[in-house]
Amino acid sequence: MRAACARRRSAPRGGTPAPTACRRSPGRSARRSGRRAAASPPGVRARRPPAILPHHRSNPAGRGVGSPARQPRRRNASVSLLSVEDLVVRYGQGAGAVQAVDGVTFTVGAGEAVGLVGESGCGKSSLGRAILRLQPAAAGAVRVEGTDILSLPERRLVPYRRRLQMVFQDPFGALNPRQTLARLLETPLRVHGERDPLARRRRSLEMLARVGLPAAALHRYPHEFSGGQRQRIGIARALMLRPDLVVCDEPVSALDVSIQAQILNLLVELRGELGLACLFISHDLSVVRYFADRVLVMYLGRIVESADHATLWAAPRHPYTQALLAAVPRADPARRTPPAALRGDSGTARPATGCRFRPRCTAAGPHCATHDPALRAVAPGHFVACHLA
Ligand SMILES: Nc1ncnc2c1ncn2[C@@H]1O[C@H](COP(=O)(O)OP(=O)(O)OP(=O)(O)O)[C@@H](O)[C@H]1O
Repeated sequence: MRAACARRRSAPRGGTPAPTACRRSPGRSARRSGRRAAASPPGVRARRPPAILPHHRSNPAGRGVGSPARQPRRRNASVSLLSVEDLVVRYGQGAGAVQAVDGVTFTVGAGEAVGLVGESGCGKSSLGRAILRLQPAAAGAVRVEGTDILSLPERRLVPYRRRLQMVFQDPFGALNPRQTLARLLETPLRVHGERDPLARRRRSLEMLARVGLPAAALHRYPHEFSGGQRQRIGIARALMLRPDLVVCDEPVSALDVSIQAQILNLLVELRGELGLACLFISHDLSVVRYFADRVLVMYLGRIVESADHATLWAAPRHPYTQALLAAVPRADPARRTPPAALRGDSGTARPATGCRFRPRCTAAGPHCATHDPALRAVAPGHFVACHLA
């Protein structure tokens, strides 16, 4: 690590801080080569190309939210689907306040899968929830095709609620145990204006089939299903309204490895079929690597590195990302030593000045103690918040 950081010190520093434009970048060949090298979770199939037009957008004749033939949305190609700007989420007040998200900025394009990684407590869930207005933001903006949904009154928020959905880590906690699947799946359709019960039923059967559950499941309750099946129900529910973007908050963390692979494969397939954009939150780099086109690395409430997934794995520039990658276990029979552990933990050491990763960084210098590094471009599409990068 020390040697790697010393090499970084001699790297050119230039570049302007450009925290917003974290778009998919280098060439396809780079992505392909990274993909070949990727260590997918066991049982996970190879990535498929995403961005296939969803059927409802190709048929302009239909009416109603639940109809498979809903009116297509007009998109402004120059505006990102989702644009998060200087978002701040704070818990509590005064000296005891926790700034869980501390001025985060990024974009997600239509149909793009963005991974958000970081260790426990760095603010991933708070960020995901604030984007969906499930958690109030203290400052910043969340724009959906240019409209700041944080400033909208509840009434005007309704169409955006339909377009942004969430898949939770604990599907059981997110499903009302007193409701049958029919009710769980069809209520959002009714709330969002689908008056025809037959259309609602058609859609729920269609979604059940799509996530691999039988039609008879409609009349059963969440507790009658296994963990993996419940996550399928959570996914079906999130997709009932045909959203444009789904925030998946650790959707496979609570599942055992073989079920993880099934759910990941399902998410990849659905994303490809429906052209969904995804913000995929996870602390597991191998999962994010498999799923995401672009990866944001979060540390103590800030994005500290952002790049397309091949670049991030091949040439991570932030010492935190390097440490995270070094800590990923690899199935290598020749390797006898355990993966390198990152020293300390994020909760114990948040310095008042300078770089927030400094107490855990083996290469931190005097400048790191006094100056908080901004996210800046180190290569096209690659942004790093480190003085040494
Ligand atoms: N409701 C709350 N009240 C007070 N503090 C909170 C609350 N929710 C989260 N926090 C704090 O905010 C910080 C970020 O929490 P958050 O759950 O967003 O992190 P995370 O990266 O998603 O963690 P994990 O991966 O463990 O879910 C943590 O320090 C946490 O203790």
